[in-house]
Amino acid sequence: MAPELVQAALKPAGFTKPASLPSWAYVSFLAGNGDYVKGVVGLAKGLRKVKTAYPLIVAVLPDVPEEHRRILESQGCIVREIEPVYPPENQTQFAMAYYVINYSKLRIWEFVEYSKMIYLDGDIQVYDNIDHLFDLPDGHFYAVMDCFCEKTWSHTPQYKIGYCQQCPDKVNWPAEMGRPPSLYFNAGMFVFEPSISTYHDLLKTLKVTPPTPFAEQDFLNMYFKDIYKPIPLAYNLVLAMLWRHPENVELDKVKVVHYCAAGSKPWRYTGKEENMQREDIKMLVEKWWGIYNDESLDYMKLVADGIDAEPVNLQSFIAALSEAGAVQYVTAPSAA
Ligand SMILES: O=c1ccn([C@@H]2O[C@H](COP(=O)(O)OP(=O)(O)O)[C@@H](O)[C@H]2O)c(=O)[nH]1
Ligand SMILES: OC[C@H]1O[C@H](O[C@@H]2[C@@H](O)[C@H](O)[C@@H](O)[C@H](O)[C@@H]2O)[C@H](O)[C@@H](O)[C@H]1O
Ligand SMILES: [Mn+2]
Repeated sequence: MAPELVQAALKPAGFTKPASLPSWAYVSFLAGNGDYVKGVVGLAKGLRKVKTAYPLIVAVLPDVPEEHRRILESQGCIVREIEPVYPPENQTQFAMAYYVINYSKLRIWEFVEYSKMIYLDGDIQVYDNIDHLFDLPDGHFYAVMDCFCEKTWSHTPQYKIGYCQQCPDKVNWPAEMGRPPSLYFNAGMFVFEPSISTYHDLLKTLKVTPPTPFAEQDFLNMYFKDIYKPIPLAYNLVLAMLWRHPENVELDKVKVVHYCAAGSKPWRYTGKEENMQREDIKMLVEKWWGIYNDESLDYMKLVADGIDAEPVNLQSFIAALSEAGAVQYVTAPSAA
């Protein structure tokens, strides 16, 4: 790549923005060497399309291959390796066997160089700018309420009596069953404040907490119960809401879509599973692919064209440049 392009590359948004930008960032999580990396690439491009002012950090487990890390860096992500977190030995049947690895999400509380972060699963896409969520008052845990109506909840008392927090008046919670469940959030998207003391307390508490079917989602709901504040469904549309509670969904107002329903991961979509032939599902999967395949949103292309792209970690960007066969960048001695 011509030197002037490298110079252009050195001035991506992350380096031209005023130092006054608060230390906020988006963070996602990637495990394994499978196809979830496509989800995180899609997320990075979606955040760029909505012109977020903040970087996307990706917490990767050691089993994420170098090639996938380079792909993420070439999309402007800041890749940070984390160690896995496992729950105490248990006989629990997780709702999905792979959920056991999701406890590793807890490592993001250690990212204290950021005062506030928005966590997004790799199977989430952001279709409207949500940077304003960083302005929510400190001291709370913000997330969207989940739904208890899918079979994945068949182990719970609320499922057995047909109770869901999305329609609390439909089936009254019987007095003999004690108090109804506390408000419960989906852990695919949340606004939180990294903190070393919280991080250590989370890990300490986990050691003495018997695992449950929804793994770290159950654990986070228990841990943050007293400071949890629901935010509107527009910020994390759990797809099952479309057929379980359509009366609660205004699709044209949805800003964030969470492709968590069985068969809805866009990069694996076959349309064969239940509900996957719905017109709204097909539209949302197509919308996801439109961003994933949009080359104008590719970070390296934007930089090569000298276009102001989202903030980036210089070192990882230079690594990506050299990977791409660009000129060998020699670190200039610091001016200081
Ligand atoms: O093989 C996997 C499984 C999960 N994940 C990460 O863990 C998150 C939670 O898993 P998933 O979204 O599949 O759970 P769901 O929201 O569908 O219950 C994913 O979004 C990814 O960020 C991953 O990277 N690789
Ligand atoms: O490890 C537990 C996971 O639990 C949650 O997914 C579930 C939950 O949303 C259920 O309500 C749905 O029925 C189900 O389809 C969906 O997979 C989070 O999205 C994910 O990030 C992760 O925490
Ligand atoms: Mn998910």
